[in-house]
Amino acid sequence: MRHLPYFCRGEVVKGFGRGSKELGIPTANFSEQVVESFPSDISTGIYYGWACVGNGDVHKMVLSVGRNPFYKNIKKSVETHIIHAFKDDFYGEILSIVIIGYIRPEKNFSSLEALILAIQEDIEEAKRQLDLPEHLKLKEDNFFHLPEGKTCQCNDACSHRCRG
Ligand SMILES: Cc1cc2nc3c(=O)[nH]c(=O)nc-3n(C[C@H](O)[C@H](O)[C@H](O)COP(=O)(O)O)c2cc1C
Ligand SMILES: Nc1ncnc2c1ncn2[C@@H]1O[C@H](COP(=O)(O)OP(=O)(O)O)[C@@H](O)[C@H]1O
Ligand SMILES: [Mg+2]
Repeated sequence: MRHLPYFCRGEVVKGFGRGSKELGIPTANFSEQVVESFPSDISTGIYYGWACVGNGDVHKMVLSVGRNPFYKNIKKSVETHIIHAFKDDFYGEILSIVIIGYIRPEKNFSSLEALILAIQEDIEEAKRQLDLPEHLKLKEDNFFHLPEGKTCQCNDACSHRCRG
């Protein structure tokens, strides 16, 4: 697997609308462009890291990469659940994330309740991991602090790989 951390940003688009309605756990889905440019050596599965909407605050997050075997999606998705209560939706905004660590592979479940429980456990694991000093320091990374109007401050040798 690619050496983590992996920095990534892109537009938030509509998914199937199941996250909030069926699971009570909204996920901000990345555009197809971001999903297609995602490195193949970041395997499908569940990850934790930090996330920021636009120029907002940086919050803990959990990330799902894959085809959601419980729902048998045809297309791969990359979805971020930000561990924070937002007042409004933020479709169309730029989401910036850093993926830090792997939690588990994607699984099928015998019930919706079992899937929800597994995601809640992922959230607890992410919260614990992200409190560790070596993970906390990535919250302060320059990647999350962009000058007004800019979407990336990196140069061509971008260590964040913003240019793919
Ligand atoms: C932390 C986390 C773990 C997840 N684990 C699984 C999983 O093991 N199996 C699965 O089918 N879907 C998993 N999902 C994906 C959900 O099924 C998906 O987010 C949900 O269907 C919402 O999709 P939508 O954005 O298209 O509405 C996970 C999502 C998150 C945020
Ligand atoms: N804490 C949060 N984490 C992720 N998305 C959130 C959060 N709070 C609100 N949202 C909004 O909810 C949307 C995701 O809800 P979801 O039901 O998964 O819909 P979709 O299937 O369109 O992705 C996000 O695109 C975002 O606008
Ligand atoms: Mg979603």
